[in-house]
Amino acid sequence: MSVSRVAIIGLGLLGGSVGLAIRERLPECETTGFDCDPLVRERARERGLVESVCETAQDAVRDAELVILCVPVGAMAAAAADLAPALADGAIVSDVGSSKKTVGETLRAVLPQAIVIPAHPVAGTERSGPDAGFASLFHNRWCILTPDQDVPEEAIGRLSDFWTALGAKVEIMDAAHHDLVLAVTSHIPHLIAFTIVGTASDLEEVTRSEVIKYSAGGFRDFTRIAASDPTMWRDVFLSNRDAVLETLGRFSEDLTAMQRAVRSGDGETLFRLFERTRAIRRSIVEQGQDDARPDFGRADH
Ligand SMILES: NC(=O)c1ccc[n+]([C@@H]2O[C@H](COP(=O)([O-])OP(=O)(O)OC[C@H]3O[C@@H](n4cnc5c(N)ncnc54)[C@H](O)[C@@H]3O)[C@@H](O)[C@H]2O)c1
Ligand SMILES: O=C(O)C(=O)C[C@]1(C(=O)O)C=C[C@@H](O)C=C1
Repeated sequence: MSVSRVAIIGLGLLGGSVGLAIRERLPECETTGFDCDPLVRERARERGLVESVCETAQDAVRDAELVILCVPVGAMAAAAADLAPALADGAIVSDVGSSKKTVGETLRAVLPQAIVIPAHPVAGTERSGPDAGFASLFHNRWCILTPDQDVPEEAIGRLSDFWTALGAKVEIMDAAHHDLVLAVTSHIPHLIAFTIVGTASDLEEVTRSEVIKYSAGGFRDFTRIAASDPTMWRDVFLSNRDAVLETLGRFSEDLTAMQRAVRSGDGETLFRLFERTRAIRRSIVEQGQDDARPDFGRADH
């Protein structure tokens, strides 16, 4: 077995899903957990997200071989400082944060003695909290590890085996590259969804039209993404600022080109883009990368 004692800090969507996935796929592995919110701890006990929900982070990590921080990116420093005094020698400290460069720097600064291997399971939903987790969340999803050069291969192998056992496909990547790729595939799409839903809501007030009431199809898909957790996403944009701004610059240029095409009646430019994007969607579906989440993981079920 890759690891036999895992501590999960933060028992919301990601932490709960890790706990439930361990119970289902690594039943011999012992799990402890902690969340700073007492109501979350209570609900985590009721749902059995981990075997033992502790009253302090230090109690949760004392005997753990692997500690996984499942808190918002902006809370990583505080969560790591909280558990630091009780961390066992040789323990691997990892996380599930959506940005990797600043999280890695933070964890290495707060826990200089630990073996830090930042990780990002690219799997989630718009829901959050201790009721949102489910065991199959990571099945057939990528989990990207961004270890520094000096991290022992053996530790990387153990973490990699752990995520593979939970059903994920593991990839190792440079942290800065991860942040650029995820800015394009996850962070900017969320920013666009937050923005268009806000714009539609503002227009509704201005025009007294019924934009939201009659929303269906495309707009409804945007509202799902725009319902994602405000704390989590505020922290993602603050922590991945450079990559987000770089990608946003390129996106703004492309949007301006589309604006020009619409204004000038340039149907060919519009058609060419839509043809290309349809092909991209089809290839994603063919590769089995489309939405494989069970219905109970969705807010609109
Ligand atoms: N939601 C997604 O789709 C998704 C996907 C992949 C990765 N992530 C990343 O996973 C992490 C957790 O996201 P989530 O969706 O599970 O959020 P969540 O809100 O469901 O859970 C986070 C939990 O962390 C707890 N917490 C906050 N600060 C803490 C601290 N200092 N000590 C202990 N507990 C603390 C909160 O009380 C909360 O219960 C984030 O870093 C996010 O970027 C999220
Ligand atoms: O599917 C969703 O609802 C998600 O937002 C999941 C999603 C994504 O953008 O793909 C969101 C943030 C993550 O860090 C990883 C996955």
